[in-house]
Amino acid sequence: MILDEIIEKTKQDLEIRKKEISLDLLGRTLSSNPYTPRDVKPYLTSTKEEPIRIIAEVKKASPSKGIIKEDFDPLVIAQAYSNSGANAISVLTEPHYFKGNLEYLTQIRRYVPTPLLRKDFIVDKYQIVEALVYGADFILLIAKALSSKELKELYDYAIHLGLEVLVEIHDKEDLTKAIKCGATIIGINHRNLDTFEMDMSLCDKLIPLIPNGKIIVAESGVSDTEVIKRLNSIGADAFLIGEHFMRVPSIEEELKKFKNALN
Ligand SMILES: O=C(O)c1ccccc1NCC(=O)[C@H](O)[C@H](O)COP(=O)(O)O
Repeated sequence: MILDEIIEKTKQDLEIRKKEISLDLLGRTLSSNPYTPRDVKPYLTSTKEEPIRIIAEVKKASPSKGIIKEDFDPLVIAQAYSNSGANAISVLTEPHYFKGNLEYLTQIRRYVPTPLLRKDFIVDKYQIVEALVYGADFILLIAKALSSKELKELYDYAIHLGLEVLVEIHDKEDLTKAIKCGATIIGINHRNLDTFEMDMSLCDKLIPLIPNGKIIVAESGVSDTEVIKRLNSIGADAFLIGEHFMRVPSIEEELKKFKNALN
């Protein structure tokens, strides 16, 4: 089970980082933290004027595909996203399976004005403080990776620190957990995190069950305007897209095309 494997490795890494800097010490650095998290909800909410919202992902590798982008420069990619109208940027920080790095967040935050998501396998408050220290505006919590109690605790902690949370779901059970914890931004991930199989009809099944007023993000496997149009018409506000942008000849052209899918 790849999800269990990633979580296990994440926990091992965390023990090492906590020995270097304790949660208390890390928390104390927050008083001099230069980054104030921005409210991402207006960026991700579909409106009449700007119906399609894009969270564009900085993604070098993945467990399902291995290395996706050889000539990978996170800052250059983030600048291209920002210049072409991305509403938020997802920065993968998991180092082993996605070849991500927490430092990418700071690097990008310094030069790029677009709000940033720390995309990782968050199982501990320590990672939430890290997200803040390194410059994220919101974090991902994966319902499938957490018990209801853990999800609620981590969700409340992030909100308490001023970070928004994208709660990722894969089925009805996850949705129940997301609603219970009070999630306002719900991501439906088409990719099964264990088998890597894509179910592009997952939004059709889950969106009707989501209470009104939530921001809905369609995640993974999105690579054409027809899918974007269809999912937007059934209620998706935003689209989290990684691999496709990493493989196209021009990020700028492709992102603008997606943003204008309804024109
Ligand atoms: O991308 C993977 O292979 C993967 C495998 C196991 C757990 C998570 C995985 N991806 C994380 C993501 O959710 C995606 O990076 C994100 O939704 C963008 O997806 P895509 O546009 O398909 O790159």
